[in-house]
Amino acid sequence: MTAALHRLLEAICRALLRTRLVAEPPLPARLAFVSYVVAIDQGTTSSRCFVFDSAGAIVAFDQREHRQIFPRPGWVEHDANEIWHNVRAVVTAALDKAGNPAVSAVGITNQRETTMLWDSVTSEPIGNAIVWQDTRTASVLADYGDIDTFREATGLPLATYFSAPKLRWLLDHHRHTSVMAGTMDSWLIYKLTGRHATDVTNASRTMLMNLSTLDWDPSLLSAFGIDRAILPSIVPSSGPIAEITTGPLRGVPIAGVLGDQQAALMGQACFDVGEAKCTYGTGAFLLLNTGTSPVASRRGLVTTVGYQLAGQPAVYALEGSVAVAGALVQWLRDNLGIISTAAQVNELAAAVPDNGGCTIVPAFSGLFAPYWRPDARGVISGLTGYVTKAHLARAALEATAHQVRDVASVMAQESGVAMETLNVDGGMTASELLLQIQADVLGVEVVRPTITETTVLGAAYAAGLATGVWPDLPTLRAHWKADRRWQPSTDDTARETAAAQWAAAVQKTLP
Ligand SMILES: Nc1ncnc2c1ncn2[C@@H]1O[C@H](COP(=O)(O)OP(=O)(O)O)[C@@H](O)[C@H]1O
Ligand SMILES: O=P(O)(O)OC[C@H](O)CO
Repeated sequence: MTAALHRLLEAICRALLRTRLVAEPPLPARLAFVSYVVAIDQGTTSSRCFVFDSAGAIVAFDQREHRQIFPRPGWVEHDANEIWHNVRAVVTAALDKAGNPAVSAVGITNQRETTMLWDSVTSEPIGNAIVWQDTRTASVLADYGDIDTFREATGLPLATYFSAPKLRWLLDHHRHTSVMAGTMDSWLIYKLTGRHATDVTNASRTMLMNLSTLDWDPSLLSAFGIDRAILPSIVPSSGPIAEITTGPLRGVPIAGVLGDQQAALMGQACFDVGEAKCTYGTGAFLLLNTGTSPVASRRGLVTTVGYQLAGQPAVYALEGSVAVAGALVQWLRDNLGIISTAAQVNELAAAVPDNGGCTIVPAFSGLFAPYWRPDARGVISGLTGYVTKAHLARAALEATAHQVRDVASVMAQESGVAMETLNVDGGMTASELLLQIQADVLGVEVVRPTITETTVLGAAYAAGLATGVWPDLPTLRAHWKADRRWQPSTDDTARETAAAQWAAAVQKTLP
């Protein structure tokens, strides 16, 4: 069936439904003749829209960066209206590039924890969104308890990273009636459909949801002084959520929503217990599927919801969260000006055989897992007159690899599973030099799949599973194909020397 015929059939069906000439059939039947899925990825640095076909292949995409707003040291904000306009623009552009096919379902994935308020009457943001990297709440954390106060209920250490302290800060600084609160998924769902909803993976990052009940927890709401009425309802990651009421996707259901790191877990087809992936974007995030029971961490990892298919139990994950990965490459570009594009970091780093004795620990947001030290500040150590910008570029790539090693070794200890292969994805995996360094630092094989856009792929999978585009998880697993593998090229002695140099530099970040 041609795309034009798809569009015609869909238009007729929608017209009939709108005029109530036919009763509304269940979702899969209504959409059975359509086979394209749109996924929107609202990331930390940019918003993207991808159109996928039913083989899970990319048909078209579009992307727009938004401003990173740094009003003070440690503060990071986004303009939610700028993001909304970008999302509308990339959706229109991606659909145009794809030839405006009939779309069966929409999936949304997003930067997690970033928290905002908006006015329920005007639908306008109230102030800027506070981004996950923002550390402005560091000085008030102790008012709520110690690092483990909410760990049993939420799986999370008390840290500036998660939404609850950010939400409290917003409510204290923007006195307003008719407030709605949410993360980026909720904002987009609300703007696209008028429904106030979030999925269970995003809710699991707020520090307000109980990991066992999968609902807002009265004792957590009371601890942070949050009124449940301003929060969205929590829905499964894959299942019908609401129909879009505006723009070129009008009439299409949003049927998949996940936080971006959980979406990547799905996009990498990590559906079985013990399967893991690491996504390298602004930050880096290693997630291990632990099955239908949450596994508590005693050494600084985060317990989180991996995904939930409608009508099924939630699948949990252990996560090692690294705040700064590609963000350090952006810092070399935007703040130091030693490169003019992110990709240039690789040419520069490849010009030298090693880091010349210099180490960068980019504790821009303090240190996340496994340290959880909001008071840590970044260091460049080992500087001598010998060090050039090429050594700095190499040290920047090594910083990501060492931070991932730190969380991977804790994960191996806690899960009892020795890592044999690391599945990687995300924008920064365009750097093949990084992936070789990662294999060397970890001493294990690194594997990159053919589709590195696993975040949007996972959101598309969630939406397509809910609408009958794909019947089950094994069908999705069959789409996964390896693109390239990197083997360790250094010996244990070199690895241990590099790890010791890194550990010494990490100590210097702590006051
Ligand atoms: N060729 C490259 N080499 C190294 N880093 C890169 C390269 N291309 C992009 N990056 C980094 O990857 C990040 C973008 O990845 P992406 O997955 O789009 O991030 P996000 O989802 O966090 O917005 C940026 O921080 C950028 O600096
Ligand atoms: O936007 P990304 O890909 O850097 O992901 C950010 C994470 O969701 C933060 O938890």
